[in-house]
Amino acid sequence: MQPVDHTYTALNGRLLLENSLLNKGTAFTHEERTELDLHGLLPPRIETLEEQCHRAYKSFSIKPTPILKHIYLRALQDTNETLFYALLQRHLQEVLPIIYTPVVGQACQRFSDLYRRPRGLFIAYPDREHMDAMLANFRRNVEVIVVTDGERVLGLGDQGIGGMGICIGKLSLYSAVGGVTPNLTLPITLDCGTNNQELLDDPNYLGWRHNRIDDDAYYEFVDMFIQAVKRRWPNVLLQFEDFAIHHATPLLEKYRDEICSFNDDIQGTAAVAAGTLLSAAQSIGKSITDMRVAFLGAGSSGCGIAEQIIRLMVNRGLSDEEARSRFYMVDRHGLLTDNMTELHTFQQKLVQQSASLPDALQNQSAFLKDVVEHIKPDVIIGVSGQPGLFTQEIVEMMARNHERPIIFALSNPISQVEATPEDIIHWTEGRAVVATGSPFAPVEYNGRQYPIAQCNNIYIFPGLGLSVMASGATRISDGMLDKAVETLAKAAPSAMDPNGALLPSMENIQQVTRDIALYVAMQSGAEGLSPELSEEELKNRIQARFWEPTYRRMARTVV
Ligand SMILES: NC(=O)c1ccc[n+]([C@@H]2O[C@H](COP(=O)([O-])OP(=O)(O)OC[C@H]3O[C@@H](n4cnc5c(N)ncnc54)[C@H](O)[C@@H]3O)[C@@H](O)[C@H]2O)c1
Ligand SMILES: O=C(O)C[C@H](O)C(=O)O
Ligand SMILES: [Mn+2]
Repeated sequence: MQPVDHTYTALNGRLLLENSLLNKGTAFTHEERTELDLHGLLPPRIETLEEQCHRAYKSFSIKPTPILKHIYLRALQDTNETLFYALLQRHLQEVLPIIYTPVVGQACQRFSDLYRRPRGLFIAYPDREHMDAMLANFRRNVEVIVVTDGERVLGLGDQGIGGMGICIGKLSLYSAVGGVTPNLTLPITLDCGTNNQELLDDPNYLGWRHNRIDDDAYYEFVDMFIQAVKRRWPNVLLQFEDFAIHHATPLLEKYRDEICSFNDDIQGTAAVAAGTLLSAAQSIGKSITDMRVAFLGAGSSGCGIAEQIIRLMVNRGLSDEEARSRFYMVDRHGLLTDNMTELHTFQQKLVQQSASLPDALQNQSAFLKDVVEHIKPDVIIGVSGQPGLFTQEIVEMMARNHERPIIFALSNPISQVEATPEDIIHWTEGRAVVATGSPFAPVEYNGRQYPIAQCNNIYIFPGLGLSVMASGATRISDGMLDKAVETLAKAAPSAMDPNGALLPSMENIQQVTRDIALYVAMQSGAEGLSPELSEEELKNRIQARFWEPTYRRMARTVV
């Protein structure tokens, strides 16, 4: 009988050291080195994981710039995943902005220059006839896929195959925060070409050098991909990431009832933003059903967030119509009204009836400043991807209208934020309730420190993943997302203390993720989307499924 707490491998020698999922580097013991033909291939000193972490942390710390730190961590991930995740766990707060937002943005922009080793799958349009074979080239078991076509990467526009950086970053968090075993994750880039001329002109660009394909070809290509995924991994959880406005919602609607899938920018963002708003409402002592909400940017995220908050308002007693009347969506051409003809279908549900608007907002395009002046929204949410649009004038007006204005500047990365927290706090004399999408240091104002909540979908997607792993859910329903919202708001320090933070600290994010996984799984059970299991049973499953970066004794497979 083989001991069950061992990892068995048919690999030995150099091939074993080159497998990042199995490699332990200097932590291979003397016995393992003998059994697996490793003697001489490693320095003689045998280290513990803890010692390796210390050494790796030191190398990380002396890298002079964030992008060099990112490159170091990605190389570590490609060499020894256990060590990479052990390091992340020990220094999460410090390392998160390096492997994820904001630094991952630069990594996407420079993807081809930085490319070293293969990871995930690149599925290029010209290879579409070989879809099944390409998927078969990857590992047999996959439980979570993050897929992008790279057309709208953060607020940085079309990055072609550079979008792969985001998929890798998100999946690292599925493992570090959501306990999803790294060898069950798969980042995928659908290379549909790029319209980014700089990339097309760049001799180093590693993607398909071609303009983006037209919509007929595009939808056919994506469908070939989805059908192939269903054939190979019918129970996988598929996350759509950073698709552009014209494709994100149509793809979500087409596939959410066909495969267990969700769109992170629409639904993940909606859940975290709605949870943060509930938390802000707790802080200022006002019900969300009494609030008016204005958006800057009526795209995938903006409309997704609005629909989620509307559902919350309806769950709390407003009619759908009443709830919708409280939303003011301002896009590039102004406030969305029923007079506008060229709107996306998902925007049409969020228009204001122009006849019921104040005179000042009629017969002209109204912009955010006009909406803030004449509607006096309690909340402004920026998801435009454009920097600086929450001007001093607008923010000061918010502060005149409300004792505690709620201002969420959610565009990523830092270069695209609508206003910095520093400015918002100063312009509102410290009264604004602030959240941003990217991480910002606490702001000091009048001798007080103001911590800034990072309202980022990282609070949601790892929990959805863990939930599906533990429950076996077959779909991600609105009800499941509502549970994620409520669970997040309950976990916020502001639920206990009005002066508490709007979101749990990143140090507690693993626990929040487990809670979200639990309540989402109970909801999927109640909706018949997974077996109905007791709370106890689900907790046990979450515990059992939660992958921890530790080394197990490695031995050779006995054939
Ligand atoms: N914090 C988070 O977790 C999170 C999640 C998702 C997206 N985001 C950020 O939100 C931004 C938008 O993402 P998206 O998926 O909604 O993109 P999108 O392209 O679907 O939507 C952006 C919208 O902003 C509009 N816009 C552009 N310039 C404008 C202007 N000057 N005034 C008003 N509207 C303008 C566009 O017309 C578009 O409708 C990105 O920067 C992204 O990084 C943050
Ligand atoms: O990637 C992030 O940090 C959040 C979000 O998915 C985005 O597109 O900005
Ligand atoms: Mn995204």
